[in-house]
Amino acid sequence: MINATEQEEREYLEEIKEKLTLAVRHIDDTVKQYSEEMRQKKQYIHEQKSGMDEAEMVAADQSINRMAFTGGAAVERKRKLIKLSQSPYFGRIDFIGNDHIRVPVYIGIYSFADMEKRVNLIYDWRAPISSMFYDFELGDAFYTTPSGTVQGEIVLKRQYKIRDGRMEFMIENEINIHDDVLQKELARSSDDKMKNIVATIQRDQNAVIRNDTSRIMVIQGVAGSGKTSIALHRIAFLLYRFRDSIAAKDILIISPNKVFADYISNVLPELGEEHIPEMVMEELASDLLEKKYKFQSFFEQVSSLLDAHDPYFIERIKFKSSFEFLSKLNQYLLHVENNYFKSTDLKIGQTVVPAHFILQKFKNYHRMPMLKRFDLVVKDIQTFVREAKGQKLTGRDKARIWESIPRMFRFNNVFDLYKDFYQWIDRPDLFKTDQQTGLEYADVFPLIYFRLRLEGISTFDRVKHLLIDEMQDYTPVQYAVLSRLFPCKMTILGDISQTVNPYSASSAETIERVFPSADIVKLNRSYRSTWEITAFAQRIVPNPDIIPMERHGQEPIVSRFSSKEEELHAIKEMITHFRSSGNQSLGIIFKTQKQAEKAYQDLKAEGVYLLTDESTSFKEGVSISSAHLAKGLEFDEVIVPYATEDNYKTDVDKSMLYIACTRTMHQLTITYTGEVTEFLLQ
Ligand SMILES: Nc1ncnc2c1ncn2[C@@H]1O[C@H](COP(=O)(O)OP(=O)(O)OP(=O)(O)O)[C@@H](O)[C@H]1O
Repeated sequence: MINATEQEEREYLEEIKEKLTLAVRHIDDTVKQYSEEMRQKKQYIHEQKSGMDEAEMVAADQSINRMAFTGGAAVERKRKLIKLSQSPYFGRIDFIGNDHIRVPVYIGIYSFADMEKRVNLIYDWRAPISSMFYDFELGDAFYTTPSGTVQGEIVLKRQYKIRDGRMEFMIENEINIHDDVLQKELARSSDDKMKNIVATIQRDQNAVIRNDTSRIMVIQGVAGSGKTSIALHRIAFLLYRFRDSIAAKDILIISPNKVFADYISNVLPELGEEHIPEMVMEELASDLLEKKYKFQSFFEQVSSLLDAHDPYFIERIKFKSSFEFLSKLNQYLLHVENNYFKSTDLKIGQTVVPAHFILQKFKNYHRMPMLKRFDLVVKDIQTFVREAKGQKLTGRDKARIWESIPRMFRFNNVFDLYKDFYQWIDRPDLFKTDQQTGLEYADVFPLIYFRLRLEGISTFDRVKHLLIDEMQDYTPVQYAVLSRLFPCKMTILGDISQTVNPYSASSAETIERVFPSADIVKLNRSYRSTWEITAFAQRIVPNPDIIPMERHGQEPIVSRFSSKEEELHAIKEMITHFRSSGNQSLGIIFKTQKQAEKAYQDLKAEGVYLLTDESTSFKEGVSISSAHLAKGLEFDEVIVPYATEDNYKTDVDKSMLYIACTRTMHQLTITYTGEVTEFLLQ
């Protein structure tokens, strides 16, 4: 079977579809048979119940469970086969290996085999042999399997676009992953959910996806470089590669907000994997503080920064985002260890427990969190007293010891110690709480860090891989907490240019200081936006490393209006125009949430949605959002209103403008009334 011509390929596609249909039918028959057997078994049990002993009941239950499980797996397999019938494969390489036999390798989202002939008809894109599709052109090639490297030659390479079972096109590939196909993919309009990119994964991206050795992988990639897509494909790859030891439920994604989580939620199921548990950072924080403290969210922190330029607030955030702060916290904990447990002689009846004995016991448990040592010290003292007296302790003696030991420690809760830390560094002004909002966001993770060190928090051992997106938004203390809580492999990704809070941003290098063994990968090719849009965004935050896609489109438009009313009116017209344009999504992105909310009232119309920090889903159509919430999302078109010098003037404002402009794939319009921001004048 060589399938040389396009005609032969089309016939072959029909053949494969037929085989898939038969396989689906076969599964249907099996499932039917299982359910019939299960029905009979259940009936039998029902009838015989009274005569069965416990062991027989358990065995019968187990056999039903097994049948249900196998039945469930069959249904899942059927779902995959039906999906495969829509688009069985997207690539092919013909490979001649050591045995000199030419093997056509068709590559698709899942594998499919002819069970009778025992041949693989479609290879999963994650199979070792499939890696050559991404890594090599025609000529010498190799792939690595767990048992070694296979050398050979690729003599043919093709790409297909098969949709709804029909071949839309086929391309003979001389060069690596033909740019035409990538261009076509990138030129299409966006969806409400992120899509898989298996057919056009690029070589450098493939290296990141298939890396199965890094314990900590940090991906620093420019806007639109595919970081999030790649991280999700990497998860799918790891689930395949380590299918015996990792399941979807063993992975945790920490995402910046629910809308983002919803936006990316489709990629893994599309790749045939189950839904992966995800969590927003604030949810994790709230759990770790056992819901005892009210605190400001990261979103609220950023909103406050945008609303008012309070230099003291900024100073607090900056300090708490520094490495110096983390090392000061550690120094303080050492100081507490050495100075805050003041033992005194303890008299129990006639027995005196010497102060130095108590202190020694406290120090002996240095591996335990300090506030957890008292119970152990108490037990040691009880033994000491019992042995000294030569008789059992009375209830009163016991109670006295239980009371006395914790009192020898200066504080008995983490919060008081955290407050005391600021006294110790002689900067009590750096700790502020608000009656209404509670703790400042910048204090949340330091407090959790104290809990971890002083009380101990059990680690998330069930998580085998942690994925952290938007890494630039987390501070060294946050990473110190995460590294202690998650002793597992991690993929950490983000872009320092897209920070929503420049006072607390972490670069790949910052993260490397917390995880010295991390492997850092940089992705500089930007896929999302047209060349014109990427060039425009570069004027706001220049990055000489960025490589824009050679995909051209309309120049971004910057429009000046004489009043806000006129500006809003023009935006309304743009919405009308969008509706007849064939594009799927339009983002109207404001600097602040307040501006977004106000404009939503003014622009309100059918199919116009407002994203808030409570939103849980991302929909097609017109979305009004703040830049902070739009981070990570993408739209066919973006409008950035109010781009005036007053509105965009600080460093935070600049980050917001950059984020807003880099959300669009095809078209960007900036509007303003009065003077344009200087960030657009460079
Ligand atoms: N190899 C590829 N083939 C097709 N599309 C790609 C490829 N790589 C990236 N893309 C597309 O580029 C866009 C940006 O990808 P993604 O959102 O993963 O990037 P990102 O680096 O996380 O972006 P940002 O940091 O700006 O939010 C998506 O539409 C994605 O499908």
